Parts: sequence; structure tokens; C-alpha cells
Amino acid sequence: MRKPGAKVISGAKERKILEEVRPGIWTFPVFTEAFCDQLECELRNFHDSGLPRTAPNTMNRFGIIMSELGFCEHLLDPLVFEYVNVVATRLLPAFCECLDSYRAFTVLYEAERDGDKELAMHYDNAEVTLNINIGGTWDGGNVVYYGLATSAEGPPMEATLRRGWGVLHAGLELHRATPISQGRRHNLILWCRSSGVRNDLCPMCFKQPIVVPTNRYYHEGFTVPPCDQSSSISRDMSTDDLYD
Ligand SMILES: O=C(O)CCC(=O)C(=O)O
Ligand SMILES: [Fe+2]
Repeated sequence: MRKPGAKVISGAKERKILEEVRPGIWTFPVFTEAFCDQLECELRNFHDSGLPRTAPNTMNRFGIIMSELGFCEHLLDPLVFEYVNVVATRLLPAFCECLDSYRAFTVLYEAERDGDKELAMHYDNAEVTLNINIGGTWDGGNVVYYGLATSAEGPPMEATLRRGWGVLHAGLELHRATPISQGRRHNLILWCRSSGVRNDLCPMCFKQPIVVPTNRYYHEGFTVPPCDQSSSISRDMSTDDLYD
């Protein structure tokens, strides 16, 4: 698989569309404003429909799990497997080999209304996370990073979130969202999994997981050979084509 080379990366940095804000934490544009508008509109429609939905996790009560909207097959699958995969394996090679599953959900922080207000310090159940701001204007309520959970805590670094732009980091990166004091912030989170790494090191307990062979590819991102790859996602487009 060809990945973007050093020249592509330095070119993107020069064009100010890629920045390593701290070692291992990268930002770059992912969605256009128009796409963010459409996505927020669909998320609002889903919310207003009153259809049942599951909270993404115990820390996040107001977000939406993207698979419950049917937004994975033609939207997020290609984004993760054809694009994020290429970028993440090049920018964070120590944390992912090849992304082969993911969990996508939104977070919504609202100072004056219902939403969640902050998020406690944690690391993600992911090898690599892409966190994309899809809307809102707000004060406070930013994401602060503290270094890898497996090393000594580093100096805090607050990420500047910009609509349509993503922050890419190792799932192991300790982070939290500070309390929002005004407005709202809406982000799409992609917890990307790389079974090649995860099968050897559980990202939650840092031990080698005990896994059983399965033909299902989405079992929290673990796989064990001989996993039947024919029942998994097909990737029609070669990532080799992306950087010619
Ligand atoms: O508030 C954010 O944007 C970060 C959310 C987050 O870290 C998570 O859901 O894992
Ligand atoms: Fe997180």
C-alpha cells in the first residue's frame, strides 16, 4: 500500500492544511462548511423525530451513534477505510497498521440547554481517534490533551477546534473536554480500530486480549486469524490510487 510520502506531508504543511500541533496530534480539514450544514441538519431531524437512540457511551448522553442513522455504509465507511486509513497509518504509524473497523458518534455540549457540559479525562477505546468539529460557537468547552496514558502526564495542550477540521490523535492520548460556559459545540468522533495492533494490546487495559475466532468483523475491533475476511467490508478502491 502506498501512503502519502514525506513530500506530500511537507507540501500539506506548507499549504497550511496540515499541522502537527504537538507531537502525535495533527489537525487538517475533513469536511466543507456545506457538508457540516447538511450533517447537522440531518442530525437535528433525527433528534427531533423522537426515534429511539442509544447514548454513545456512559460519558456522553446527548450524542448520536452514526450507525443508528445508517450513515456508515456509504458515508463513513469510505471516509475511514479509504481516507483516514491512509492518513493515520502515515501520521501515526506507531498506533495503527490498517484501520479495519470504527465506532462513530457525535458529542453535543450546550451551555444553556440540555446538552452535556463537559467530559472527564479519559483515553479512547480506539487505536486512533479523529475528532471533527461540525458546528457551534462556544466559550470554554475545548479539548485538552495531556500526553499518552502509558507515559508520564505531559503539559496540557488545548486544541483549537475549527468547523470542518479534524484533530487526529492516538486513542491512548489522555484528554478531556473542559466545561462549556457559553453556546454549543457539536463534534463527530471516529474511534478508529486497527485489529493488527489491538489483537496484541487491548487499548483499555494495555494487556494482550484473550480473543476467540469469529467471522464477525465488528467485535469491538478485535479479530483473530483465521477470520473469514470475505464476510468483512470490501474495499474496492485501492489506497495506492490516492497519492499518485
Ligand atoms: O469533546 C470532545 O470533542 C471530545 C470527545 C471525546 O473525547 C470522546 O468522545 O471520546
Ligand atoms: Fe475521547
